[in-house]
Amino acid sequence: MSPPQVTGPGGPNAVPVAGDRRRHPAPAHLVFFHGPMDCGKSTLALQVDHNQSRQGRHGLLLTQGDRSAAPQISSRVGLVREAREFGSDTDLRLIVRERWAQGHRVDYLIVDEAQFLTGTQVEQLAELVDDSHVDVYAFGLTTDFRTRLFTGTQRLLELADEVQRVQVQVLCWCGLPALLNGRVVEGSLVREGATVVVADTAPSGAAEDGPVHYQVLCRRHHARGQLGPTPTGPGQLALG
Ligand SMILES: Nc1ncnc2c1ncn2[C@@H]1O[C@H](COP(=O)(O)OP(=O)(O)O)[C@@H](O)[C@H]1O
Ligand SMILES: Cc1cn([C@H]2C[C@H](O)[C@@H](COP(=O)(O)O)O2)c(=O)[nH]c1=O
Repeated sequence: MSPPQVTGPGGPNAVPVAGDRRRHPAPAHLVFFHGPMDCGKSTLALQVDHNQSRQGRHGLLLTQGDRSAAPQISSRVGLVREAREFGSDTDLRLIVRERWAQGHRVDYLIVDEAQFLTGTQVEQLAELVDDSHVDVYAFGLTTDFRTRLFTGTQRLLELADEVQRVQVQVLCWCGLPALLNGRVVEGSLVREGATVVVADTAPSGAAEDGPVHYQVLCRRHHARGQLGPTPTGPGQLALG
């Protein structure tokens, strides 16, 4: 079955019939910002949205699995914006089509937690850029707790017009830049488990938070499983 088309006339993003503009519209872009946890990706996502909407452009905010467990993009700086939640089987082109059907423009998409996208969804985003002139700004983790690229991240690195590592450095407990995410379960770094486990970088201590959190680490301390003098436990790699 061929995928639903979002191209062609009729959508509010259709390029006006005006001389050569139909054949040579200003190109839209797929831009991917990536980094470890806590480096400011969600903050940047909301800043980009703010700056785009200030220009009178119409955006849609999309996310899945925000730490807040609510349909929103939330930054640790305190900014929060409502967002549309989607799942791994959502066709992102249909979300845009729905907005069109309601008579709204969609000039750009902000996609947070983009590491969780499927490869197909990244291809759908690329199609929205190329065929429907929707700018896409995606924000996501570079690597998972095993130091491997997430599926969505890999496809974005392959397809994006522009890729930027987020410039804000997060630091390992030793003071070196922390580019890797460690998953900590009951005080120890683990290397086995499901790829997706939504949790924060800091254990709040609340019982309902469960025993999992993440800690950003430099390469050496991730490899050694050393969590440093944190109040989170013995700082050992869990064996077996
Ligand atoms: N109280 C604070 N004052 C200033 N900056 C803060 C504060 N709390 C968090 N931040 C900044 O917010 C960043 C985390 O932003 P966030 O958008 O939540 O990250 P990400 O989405 O990458 O996990 C931290 O690296 C830090 O720079
Ligand atoms: C490393 C890693 C992270 N996650 C989850 C944990 C958080 O809920 C999000 C990342 O949030 P942030 O906005 O970048 O702080 O991803 C995961 O599911 N699996 C992992 O390996």
